[in-house]
Amino acid sequence: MVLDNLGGSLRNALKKIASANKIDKALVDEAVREIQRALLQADVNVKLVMQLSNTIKSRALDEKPAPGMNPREHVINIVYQELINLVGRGADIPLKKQNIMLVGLQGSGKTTTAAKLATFFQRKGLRTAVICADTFRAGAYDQLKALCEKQGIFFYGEKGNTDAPAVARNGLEATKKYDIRIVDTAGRHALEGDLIQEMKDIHAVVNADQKLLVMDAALGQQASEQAKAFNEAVNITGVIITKLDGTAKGGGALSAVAETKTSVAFIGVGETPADLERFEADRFISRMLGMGDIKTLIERAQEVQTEQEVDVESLMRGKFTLKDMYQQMEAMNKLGPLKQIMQMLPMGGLGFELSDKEYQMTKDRLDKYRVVMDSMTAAELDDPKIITASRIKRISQGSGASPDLVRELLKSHQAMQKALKGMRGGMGKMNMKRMMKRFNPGAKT
Ligand SMILES: Nc1nc2c(ncn2[C@@H]2O[C@H](COP(=O)(O)OP(=O)(O)OP(=O)(O)O)[C@@H](O)[C@H]2O)c(=O)[nH]1
Repeated sequence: MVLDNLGGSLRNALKKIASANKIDKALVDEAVREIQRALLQADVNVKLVMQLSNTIKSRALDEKPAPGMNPREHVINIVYQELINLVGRGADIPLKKQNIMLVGLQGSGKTTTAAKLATFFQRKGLRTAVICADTFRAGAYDQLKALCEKQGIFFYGEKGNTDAPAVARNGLEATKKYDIRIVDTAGRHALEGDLIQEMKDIHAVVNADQKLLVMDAALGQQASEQAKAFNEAVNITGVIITKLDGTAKGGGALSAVAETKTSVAFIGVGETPADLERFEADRFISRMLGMGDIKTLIERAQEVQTEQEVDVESLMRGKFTLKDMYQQMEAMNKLGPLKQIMQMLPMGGLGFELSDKEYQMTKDRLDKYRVVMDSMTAAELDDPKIITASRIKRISQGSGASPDLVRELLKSHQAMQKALKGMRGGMGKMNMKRMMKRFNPGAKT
């Protein structure tokens, strides 16, 4: 996963908020300190970390939670939003005819990225060509040519010609009929005057719509210096951060993006041509925090309609009838596989375990249960404990279901009742009503 270490530390800070008894200044301060430590360790620039901390603190204490959100969710949401602000919105690279110039230091992953980017556009149905204007590194021509040929992408280069702007000019002439023309340029081991001059010269020829800086995620504070220098030379329009699949910290490159007021366009997440992703801040942060796709959860939860009203009060008093169970199962069935739902909850679920059976609330299983329940009396539905062996036999004969299926239904009920009891006891100060509402937004509370 992207930025594993940073994600893990931030997750710990969020867990503290999620399980706190009370949200007050002391708790917010402590959580913010943990967030600061995590970000600094991942090489995020100190100034940005301080800005982010102050914003989280003041928003968490001053702003009122949105309707339906408890104070914990409110603070978690603020942290989530501010992390998105920190990494910024992704650069908007339209899918249209344009010239793209890649710049960056040697080893940043530029050549590989040129092929990845070309693959990306080609897969979107745009005719794509790559021009090798890296006349500095001896192997660049062969490397890029091989990568492009493997992907069926048109390649232009002039082996032996060291005049990079001239190669770029000839390349553009030869690739006129292509929609996307990607010009790969040479890097150097360090920022040098001649590299910057060469970028300016190539830029003057290419007049690229997109000037994308390729940066290694492992870069620390030097990232800012690099971004500034390239920005001054060619006015970069976006950044591609490579090698985010490794154990890299990533914070240096992300800070450089914020400081130069550009945005991340793509991220490299592996070595193959397909390992390039468009950067979307909210997806990136929720993935890093392991929050799953919260948006999807909320949308799907909203789809569960109000017709199945559950008497949450009685559930909380300890009564959990077979009808209640059926309604909960129906709600889960509409939401989708319960396991997936649990993973989408910000705190990684509610902290109780059910067997795989209870998780698999398939339509088929629900239908079978319905038939069994139709053969039960009102008293049995209300209090399944009274269902003895002889009643099981009667229900089985009445419904045409096997006695085993009747027993399975009763066992599921017991397991869920136990889980509910565990929730009531184990959730401590967590708001049970809200949690139930999460499972079934139509529930009466
Ligand atoms: N794991 C991983 N490796 C990558 C990624 N992008 C590039 N690499 C690897 O990084 C190394 C350097 O990449 P190159 O593309 O050769 O470097 P370069 O920046 O083009 O070097 P110059 O052409 O000299 O500027 C290669 O081994 C690539 O396979 C990535 O997103 N993830």
